[in-house]
Amino acid sequence: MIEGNHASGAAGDSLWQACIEQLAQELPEQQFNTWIKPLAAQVTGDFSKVTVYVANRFKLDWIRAQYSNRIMQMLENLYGQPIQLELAITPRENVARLTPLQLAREISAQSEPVDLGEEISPGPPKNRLNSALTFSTLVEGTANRMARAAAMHVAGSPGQLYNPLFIYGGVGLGKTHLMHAVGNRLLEEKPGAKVLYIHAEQFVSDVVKSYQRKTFDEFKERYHSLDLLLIDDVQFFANKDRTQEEFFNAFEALLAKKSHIVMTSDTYPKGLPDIHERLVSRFDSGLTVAIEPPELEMRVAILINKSISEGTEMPEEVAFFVAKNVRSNVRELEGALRKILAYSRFNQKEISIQLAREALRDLLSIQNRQISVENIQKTVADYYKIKVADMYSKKRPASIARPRQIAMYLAKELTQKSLPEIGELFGGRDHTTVLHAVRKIGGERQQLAELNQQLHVLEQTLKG
Ligand SMILES: Nc1ncnc2c1ncn2[C@@H]1O[C@H](COP(=O)(O)OP(=O)(O)OP(=O)(O)O)[C@@H](O)[C@H]1O
Repeated sequence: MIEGNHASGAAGDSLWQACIEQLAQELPEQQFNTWIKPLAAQVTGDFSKVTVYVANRFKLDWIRAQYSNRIMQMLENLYGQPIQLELAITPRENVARLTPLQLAREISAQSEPVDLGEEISPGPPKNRLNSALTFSTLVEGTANRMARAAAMHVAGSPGQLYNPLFIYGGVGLGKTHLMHAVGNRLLEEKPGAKVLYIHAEQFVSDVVKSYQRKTFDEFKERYHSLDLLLIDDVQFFANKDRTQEEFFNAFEALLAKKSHIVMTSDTYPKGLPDIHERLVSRFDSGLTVAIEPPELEMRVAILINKSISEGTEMPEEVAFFVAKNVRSNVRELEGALRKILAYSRFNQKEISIQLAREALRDLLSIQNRQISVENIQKTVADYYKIKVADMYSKKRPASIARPRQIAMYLAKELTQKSLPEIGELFGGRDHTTVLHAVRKIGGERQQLAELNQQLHVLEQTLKG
């Protein structure tokens, strides 16, 4: 069967994934999620032809008109040879049935289409766990230490402390991974436990279907009998009243019987818009922990671990180069790694910094265009080992004032911001302060080789 975002064979898979990752960088998120993410592909053994499967005729026409040239260009760039691209309709179409008003309302509030084709079968549900997402494949760092420790505790002693466990953080930081790890660990220790991982959107879809088919008893039986419910991205419950009510009921039933609930979201409970107060206070009643973006060393460790698990060792200097340039989240880091591996395989070249630079050129050039003052402040603060907060503070010791002036100079040099705008971003300073810094550092740069060298390193780091 063809599945979303997968291609046949490991090498075909890498090629297609690399292409998808590249599109994810290029396109606005909404566009990518709507049109590209659901695509599946099959690549012939000799890579001469890629068949992309699309759900229906309408989508097929749209993909052909809007994206097929770009997809083909990317595949050819990645593979280094001409590729024939074919678009086809997915053989077994998952088409939603006609929907009553209630269904339409719930769905119209969705930011992405609900997959109505998939369904939890009545009786004991499939647990939907991905067995590859375990604690042992999750790299630990300061960014996720607390969330990981809490999750391990829950997996070891469910129904006791930290119930519910609410994990929040930005996209691609490992929240879903951590939830699967809890489920997998619990099942290792108690194979008979009833565990379910579900994305909040699928829960919405289940509520809607139960409503439509009048099968609420089965719905309750399914959810209320679990030992561990892992529910991802609960921010999707926003504005869905009926779903929130059903989730509230499930929540109360599960807690009453000491079953455990683990939830994730993109923000902390009180920051969730359009979720009923009583639910928000339930979310916050156990333990709420954040996952932060991974720090440099953690990013390096993730790259090295993942490359080993892909059967190729990435030299440490290359991992540092990539980790320095791909900072936002682990998903992007994985995307960068896939591109490098695919590029090295297709071109039959060893992995080196030069190769990584070539493989990631699109991504790096996007970043070049987007150097922000915040990024400059963070990079300069890291480099001179001061706190980022010192960039905005009123402190005057030279050990702080000088890096701050350097950051102002780089902000003027590398961004389009005006002097007053830069002053504002440095704790509301006057534009004359910024001008003074720009002139001073610019002048000294001509005289002092050491400063010039430091600025050069900073510029290279910022530009990738
Ligand atoms: N610390 C880590 N060690 C190893 N892999 C990680 C780590 N954190 C995240 N990943 C990997 O990064 C990818 C994205 O992680 P995941 O899907 O769990 O993110 P998420 O926080 O749930 O994002 P979203 O909110 O977009 O769903 C996954 O492939 C996951 O395995």
